[in-house]
Amino acid sequence: MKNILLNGCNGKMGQVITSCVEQRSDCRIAAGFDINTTMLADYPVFSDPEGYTDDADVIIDFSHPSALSGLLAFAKKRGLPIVVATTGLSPEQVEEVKEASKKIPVFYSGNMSLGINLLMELAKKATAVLGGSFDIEIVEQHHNQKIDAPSGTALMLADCISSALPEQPRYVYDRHSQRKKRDKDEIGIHSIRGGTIVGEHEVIFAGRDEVVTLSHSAHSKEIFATGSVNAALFLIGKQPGLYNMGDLVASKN
Ligand SMILES: NC(=O)C1=CN([C@@H]2O[C@H](COP(=O)(O)OP(=O)(O)OC[C@H]3O[C@@H](n4cnc5c(N)ncnc54)[C@H](OP(=O)(O)O)[C@@H]3O)[C@@H](O)[C@H]2O)C=CC1
Ligand SMILES: O=C(O)C1=N[C@H](C(=O)O)C[C@H](O)C1
Repeated sequence: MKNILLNGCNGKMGQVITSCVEQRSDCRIAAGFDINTTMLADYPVFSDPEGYTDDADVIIDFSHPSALSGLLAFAKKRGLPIVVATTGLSPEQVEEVKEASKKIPVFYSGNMSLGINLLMELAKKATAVLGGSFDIEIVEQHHNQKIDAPSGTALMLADCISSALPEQPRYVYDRHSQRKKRDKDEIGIHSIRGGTIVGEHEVIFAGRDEVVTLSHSAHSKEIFATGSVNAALFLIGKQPGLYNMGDLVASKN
């Protein structure tokens, strides 16, 4: 039975992870932390993660970028592996994540679903074939409570497409104030926010007289919860390093 510390436990994802873990026998939420509260299953109440003294095995974080530095410092101090699923990190914060992974195992992914991992592979393949002549645009849709735009997944997709292009493209976000034609070296990235949309991602390859669209639809938040718990269990006992969904999928084959 593995003990998970959950940061962001009162949030939408925190609650879905808690229900998901309740149905498993291989792990439990030993303690949940949020900006204002500490929730503990069988443990005595502490006022903050620094006060936590028991034998945690791994941390899962679905919270807010403002939590990152403190959380990484805590994980490093305790030598605990950590799954960072929070999106909207600044480039400097992404560097912090990479730095931390030199000391502890860190699983970092803007999308914990299996399907998006496949979509990234397919987008890379399509880019290798079409990238030279087709225009590439990414469209993402999420619920009206999401605070970051574009989504972490859209940025991951853009980075993965870039890695398959001969020249580094320029990311262009929406185009509301643009007064010129599209440049060849652009990847357009567009965000839609509304209602309870869980997460939709489309990669559009538009060529002369033909369009190829690759897409993924998330129908529930459970796919991210399950992915993050599997990632957490995968991370326990690993060497320090930066891990992602590709590593998790490869470990099952
Ligand atoms: N990688 C992936 O697969 C996925 C990533 N995400 C990402 O996870 C994050 C959380 O999403 P979601 O659950 O929908 O968001 P919510 O806003 O519902 O939940 C965030 C939670 O984090 C808490 N929080 C805010 N600041 C801190 C802090 N400094 N320390 C600890 N807790 C804090 C909030 O508390 P309070 O309410 O009191 O402010 C809230 O309970 C987002 O960045 C989202 O994009 C979401 C889904 C999938
Ligand atoms: O905030 C969300 O809800 C989600 N965020 C992640 C992102 O930014 O890509 C993943 C998922 O699409 C849901």
